[in-house]
Amino acid sequence: MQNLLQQIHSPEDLRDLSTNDLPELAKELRQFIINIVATKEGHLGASLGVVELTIALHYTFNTPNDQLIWDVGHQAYGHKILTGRRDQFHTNRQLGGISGFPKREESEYDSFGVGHASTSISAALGMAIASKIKGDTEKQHIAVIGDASIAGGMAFEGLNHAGVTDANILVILNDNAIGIDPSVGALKQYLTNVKKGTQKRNNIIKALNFDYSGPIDGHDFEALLKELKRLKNTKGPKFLHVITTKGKGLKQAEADQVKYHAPGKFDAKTGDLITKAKVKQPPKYQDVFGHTIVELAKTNPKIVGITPAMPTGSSLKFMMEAMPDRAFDVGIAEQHAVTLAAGMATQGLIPFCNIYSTFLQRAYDQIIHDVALQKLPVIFCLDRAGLVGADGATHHGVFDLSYLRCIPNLIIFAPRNEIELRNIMYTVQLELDAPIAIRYPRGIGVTINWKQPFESIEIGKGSCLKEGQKLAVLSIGNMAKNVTEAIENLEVSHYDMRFVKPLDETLLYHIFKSHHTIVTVEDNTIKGGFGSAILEFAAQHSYNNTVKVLGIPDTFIEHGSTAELQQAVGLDTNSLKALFESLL
Ligand SMILES: Cc1ncc(C[n+]2csc(CCOP(=O)(O)OP(=O)(O)O)c2C)c(N)n1
Ligand SMILES: CC(=O)[C@@H](O)[C@H](O)COP(=O)(O)O
Ligand SMILES: [Mg+2]
Repeated sequence: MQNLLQQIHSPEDLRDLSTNDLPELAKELRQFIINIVATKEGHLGASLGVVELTIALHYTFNTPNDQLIWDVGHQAYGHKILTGRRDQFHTNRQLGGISGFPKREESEYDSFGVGHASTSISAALGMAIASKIKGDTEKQHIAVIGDASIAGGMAFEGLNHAGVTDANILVILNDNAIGIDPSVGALKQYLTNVKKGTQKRNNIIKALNFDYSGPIDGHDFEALLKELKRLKNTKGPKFLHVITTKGKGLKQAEADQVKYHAPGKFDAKTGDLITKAKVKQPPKYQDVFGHTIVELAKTNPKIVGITPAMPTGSSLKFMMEAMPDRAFDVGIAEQHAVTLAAGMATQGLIPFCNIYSTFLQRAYDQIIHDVALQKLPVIFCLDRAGLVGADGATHHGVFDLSYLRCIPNLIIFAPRNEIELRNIMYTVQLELDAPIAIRYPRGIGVTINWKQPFESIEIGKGSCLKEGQKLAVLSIGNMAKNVTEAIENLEVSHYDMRFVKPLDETLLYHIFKSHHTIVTVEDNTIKGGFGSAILEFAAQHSYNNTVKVLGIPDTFIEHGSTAELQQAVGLDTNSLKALFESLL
């Protein structure tokens, strides 16, 4: 029976509880999270790990006046439930429901919108400096950041700045020794030594002028409340090191922390994963990348693989297992990943730098200044391009074609299926004199028998999938699937342009001469993307065919299943079919 949790409508109710009630509340909150995530899916382990910390923070601090910022925000389910969203929590990450991440417009308790890592310290410091300027000396600003996220460059930049201010900022390091995959790097080793007590004297956080305390047990209310109370009454930059267990309270989630980061559906009672019936399905694009790079690297010793903290998500883990000396997880460090690849390329290595489309946004200048300007043949594999579904606005990879297309020297390719992904990977490791971005979507593709013998792809060459009349549909990447289905019974031409840059101009001359109307289809923002490239081509060559550009509208797309979101923006098969019919 859930009793205490039902009484909490806001942190004010929580603050009315006696400290003796808090362990029972933690138990109920944990079970509530488990029950809902078991059926609705989402991030599990991180929120389970900070249940006590979440309660202790809202209990001690005067939220929402005191500003609480969760780094990444995938651990904030408890925070959402305690701050008035308990009854909406079953809609978490669903279309029209609450977001899986803190979001300012959703609640006054969500002080800062998040989803990408390593932002919390800078944001909290900004708020703390603002409070100071406004003369509010009592207000507290708290950043809760994980051990993997604190290794991100911006977190260091924030610490470096905070240490020379007298701003009221409290950084809480939630150290569970794991990100999505095990944390990496020298900082991780340092934190392990701190926990073992072998690094007492050379504390790097103290050296940066923080009031450092810890490490303390993040599941022990007594220790948490005592220390948070002290810190609440301490001015200036403070740093509390808290040790927690990711997945705490669910046996399987503690035992397999990687799988239970976001486990999909599971049995809330036993914790066992609910596995789908084994029907043969096409592979996930990420696995095609992961297996193909291993296959290629076996014969090409120059190939190296790089991932910033996503070995499982990108499937680079296969290469890390098979060739640990040639595959690198560099932690949450997208900027470093890109320039590391650039450095390797200068020395004749062939770096495959695999980054989710949305996270590559973090390394924009590195792509321009360190890679493209020097025309270094780095192979960017952009996973999770297009609409990604339930992670929503922070994670959709819908800007890459636009932000990459304007960069000189960069080739941009989008495979329409797994075989094309394999073949382009094969092609570019044979010979490449410029950087290339290969963007592909989240999830499964379309080809069951994907492991076909390699074939080279001619750079800049599109292909005709169907010849029709009057109307030509030009798709890029996996949008070919919906288009193919939509035109099944229509006399419409379909071209898979494959390359957004360079465009296949020979093919375009033919298309513009032989069709009256051209429709472009992409799962990228309409502004500046593939369709814009076709419009530029038309203008440059004074074609006055009707050109209609379909893609993501100029607004942030929220969460929902990918199918629902495609429908919402008119990119699903039925919407496309209706549109094509109206143009015939
Ligand atoms: C810039 C960026 N890169 C990568 C990710 C993907 N990502 C989400 S959570 C996570 C691991 C976070 O680990 P940690 O900070 O230790 O928090 P924990 O999950 O352990 O609570 C990663 C790599 C991201 N959200 N943002
Ligand atoms: C919070 C975060 O950024 C990741 O956990 C992300 O949700 C992973 O996305 P995939 O599920 O597509 O790997
Ligand atoms: Mg962690």
